[in-house]
Amino acid sequence: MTSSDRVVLIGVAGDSGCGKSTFLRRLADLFGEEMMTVICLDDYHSLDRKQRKQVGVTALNPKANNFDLMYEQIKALKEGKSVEKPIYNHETGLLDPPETVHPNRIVVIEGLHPMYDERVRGLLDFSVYLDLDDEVKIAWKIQRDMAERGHTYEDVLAAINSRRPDFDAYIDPQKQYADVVIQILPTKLIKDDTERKVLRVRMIQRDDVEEVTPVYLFDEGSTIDWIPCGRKLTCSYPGIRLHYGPDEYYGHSVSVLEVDGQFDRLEEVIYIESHLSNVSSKYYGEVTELLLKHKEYPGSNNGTGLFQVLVGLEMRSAYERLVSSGASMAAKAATN
Ligand SMILES: Nc1ncnc2c1ncn2[C@@H]1O[C@H](COP(=O)(O)OP(=O)(O)OP(=O)(O)O)[C@@H](O)[C@H]1O
Ligand SMILES: O=C(CO)[C@H](O)[C@H](O)COP(=O)(O)O
Repeated sequence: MTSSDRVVLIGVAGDSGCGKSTFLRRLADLFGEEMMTVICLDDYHSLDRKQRKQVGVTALNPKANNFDLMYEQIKALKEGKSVEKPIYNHETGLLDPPETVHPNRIVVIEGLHPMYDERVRGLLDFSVYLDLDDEVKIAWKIQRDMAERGHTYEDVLAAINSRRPDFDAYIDPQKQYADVVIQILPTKLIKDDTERKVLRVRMIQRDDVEEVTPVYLFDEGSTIDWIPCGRKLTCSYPGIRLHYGPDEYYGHSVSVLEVDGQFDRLEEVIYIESHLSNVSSKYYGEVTELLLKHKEYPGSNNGTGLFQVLVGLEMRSAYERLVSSGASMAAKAATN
């Protein structure tokens, strides 16, 4: 990249275990690994694990994080300068020696606090908040931490409960600033579902920001309920239900698209795609193709995968717009 290239800054926020890594893998597919540098904001923990225990704060608490350094370094990267970024080591719970990070065309800051600090928030070109309902969070965390990390059910529950006050105070409020929120909830299609395998996922899209052109179903601004199951979409129990409509979210006008249920055959998502408008794809079928490319990613067969792809495409189009407006401004300046 040259010094005149525009660095586009993307924020991906959410609690640990809410699907940020999966979303980032989808973004890397769209932008290409070499175009994108991901910064995990855990690296700005100012207190290590032992110090947090001594002081009695969680990693979610602003007191355990260095927002001045975060702002300075993210600003520098956006200005095209390299930085010496600290590293938080999750294995040891200590801070490792810093590493040099060079600017890139797209810099993604992901973690607990991309939108917490007003100064950092002001640098973002596009932001998404992954909002995982508590019951689903517990189900996912239990599945991962018990299977992969040798934790017990009680460990997982205790960890979630000990984080809750700081989560509510410092992490959750950031969703009011996001351009798009992906909300992941228990299904309404099964009465008293305890498995949490079937999900109701909502994509809450700001109507009042330039970066977002909200995706809609059938008719922009109307309220629509759609059960697409039948001849063109195979649905086994409990089926699929889509909803679209205008709403208010933290005082902003938003457009909400919702998918409850899961797809039996991913290739049939093309039927849903053909009824969506304002999708920032380059060609008809790109959404379904992107889902099919990574069937193995968690959530590919439900609204989480579909909305991650739609938000990724929106980010790609925002990136292209920002870069081309930067290039035309530079060309104008050169001719003046
Ligand atoms: N859409 C999904 N559907 C079902 N399970 C999911 C989905 N997304 C993520 N998971 C589960 O949650 C776990 C955590 O996902 P992921 O690693 O993407 O989250 P994360 O926010 O990056 O977590 P961390 O910050 O702890 O690394 C996955 O291992 C998977 O078990
Ligand atoms: O919420 C988290 C972000 O991923 C971690 O819990 C936080 O970074 C602290 O890490 P560790 O538990 O490894 O000390």
